[in-house]
Amino acid sequence: MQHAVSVKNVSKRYRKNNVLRQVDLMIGEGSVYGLIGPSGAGKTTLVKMVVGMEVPDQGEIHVLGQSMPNLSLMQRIGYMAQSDALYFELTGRENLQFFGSLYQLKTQQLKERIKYVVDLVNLEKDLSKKVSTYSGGMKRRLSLAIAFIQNPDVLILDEPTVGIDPALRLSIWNELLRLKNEEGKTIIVTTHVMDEAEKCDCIAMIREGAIITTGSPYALKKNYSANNLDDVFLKAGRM
Ligand SMILES: Nc1ncnc2c1ncn2[C@@H]1O[C@H](COP(=O)(O)OP(=O)(O)OP(=O)(O)O)[C@@H](O)[C@H]1O
Repeated sequence: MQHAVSVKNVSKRYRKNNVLRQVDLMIGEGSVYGLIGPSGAGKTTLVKMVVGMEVPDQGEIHVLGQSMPNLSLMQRIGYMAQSDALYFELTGRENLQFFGSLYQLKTQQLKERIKYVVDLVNLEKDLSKKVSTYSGGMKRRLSLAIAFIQNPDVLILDEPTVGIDPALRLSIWNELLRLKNEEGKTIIVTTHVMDEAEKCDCIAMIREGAIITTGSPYALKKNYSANNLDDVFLKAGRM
């Protein structure tokens, strides 16, 4: 399997705070990779570096064979941040048109992509409303739609389903798995939700900026003689 993302010996400090310590990750093309860890563990900092929004103090990151940060990869990486970066005075549709226009999509293509992403996050009936009138969950759904707009090869989603109801959460996960299986997309997801972590091909558990263990959910539970991933986290953290 080719590696879509490689993180080698990456460290990051903010003042005296060692936020990431010698992180190594290899993420296979066409896989769903979960980053799991408590609040403040360093997950967002790590994904921002993979996207190219932050630069490591030490180490190297490659995405699709190219060193990051790299502007020319923008088209191929979709990113959903934890905090919504939306234009509140524009409607949902205008936001999608604006972000879509940043990529080299032809008019018809953009129209088709908007239809697809709106369907994915179930926002059709609210598209003409200003984002300032959206609920928190609706903003999350619009942010998720924007991450998909240019049909990227690598999707990086920072807690994508927070504030989204269980039925839609399930259908989003089904679509993520379809994108992986049928279109070979690589998907990196940060989550606190262990049943979402179970859907990943591989997960890395992060605590205080360090990876404490990695593997498939099945292998991790087996190796740590654990009933669930919470239990794996506790056991791996003790070693
Ligand atoms: N720009 C910054 N300046 C200073 N400290 C920062 C900055 N960004 C993050 N940090 C610190 O880095 C640490 C890791 O934060 P990060 O957001 O990466 O964690 P996280 O695992 O994503 O947490 P959560 O699950 O709550 O989002 C925290 O202690 C945070 O306060």
